[in-house]
Amino acid sequence: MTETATGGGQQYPSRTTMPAARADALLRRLRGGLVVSCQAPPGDPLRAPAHMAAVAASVTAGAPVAGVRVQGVEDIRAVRAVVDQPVIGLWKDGAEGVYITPTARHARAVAEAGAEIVAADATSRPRPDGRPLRETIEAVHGMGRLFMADVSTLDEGVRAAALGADLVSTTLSGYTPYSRNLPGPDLELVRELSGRLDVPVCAEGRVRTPQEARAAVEAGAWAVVVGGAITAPAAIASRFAAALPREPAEHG
Ligand SMILES: CC(=O)N[C@H](C=O)[C@@H](O)[C@H](O)[C@H](O)COP(=O)(O)O
Repeated sequence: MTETATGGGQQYPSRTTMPAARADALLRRLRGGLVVSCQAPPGDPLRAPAHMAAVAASVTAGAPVAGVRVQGVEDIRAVRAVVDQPVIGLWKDGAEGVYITPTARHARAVAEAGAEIVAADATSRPRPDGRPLRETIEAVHGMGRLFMADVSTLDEGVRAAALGADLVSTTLSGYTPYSRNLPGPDLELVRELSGRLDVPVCAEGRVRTPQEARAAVEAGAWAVVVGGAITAPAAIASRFAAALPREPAEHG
């Protein structure tokens, strides 16, 4: 890619079969913007494709949102049908170890469902099928999509970019046993990654206020991904309830 979205015409080793002009336009659409992660945890009454599509449609209609991040093949299909913005898709399988789009098979299904960008765990932990991360990246690129590497440390981000990741996100900082475990976003990791890599770096994980989102961009983030602070009503209500002095009264 010449004159890339990352500026300076820097080269990076992406082998995506997405045409370069399209890849560049896609990344530019995200630049400086807010990506809203529309996900509901298992057991939550909002966990249904129609509900997530309504949440994604609501945030994109009512706010200048640059993109959405969506979990699960059915949710991706439902959201893709109602949203014009780029969709970053993933498939969470399990809840331990590598569970975000853990194999090339998961990645292909996410791409097929309509996500332009496929996000996957790019940590150095063993993957459930024992196959290398490179295989997942190649699968995504072979389907004409961009690959977002969810990492927890600087080294993992550097490795993912060298393998051809198109974006790197701080998603998993605090979620691996060896990464920093902060109450808020890992702005230091955003700073380190964006100082080191030629590909866009997204700030993701525990961004709870507009001020933190702004600080992430000032630390070098290309885009900021916010989930729970916008799309998890139970978590938002809990924060308010916890700040109030009394237990709720009994009904009746
Ligand atoms: C660790 C993990 O599985 N993160 C997931 C990745 O897709 C989502 O559960 C998060 O909601 C997302 O990263 C946004 O983060 P936050 O909800 O903190 O703004």
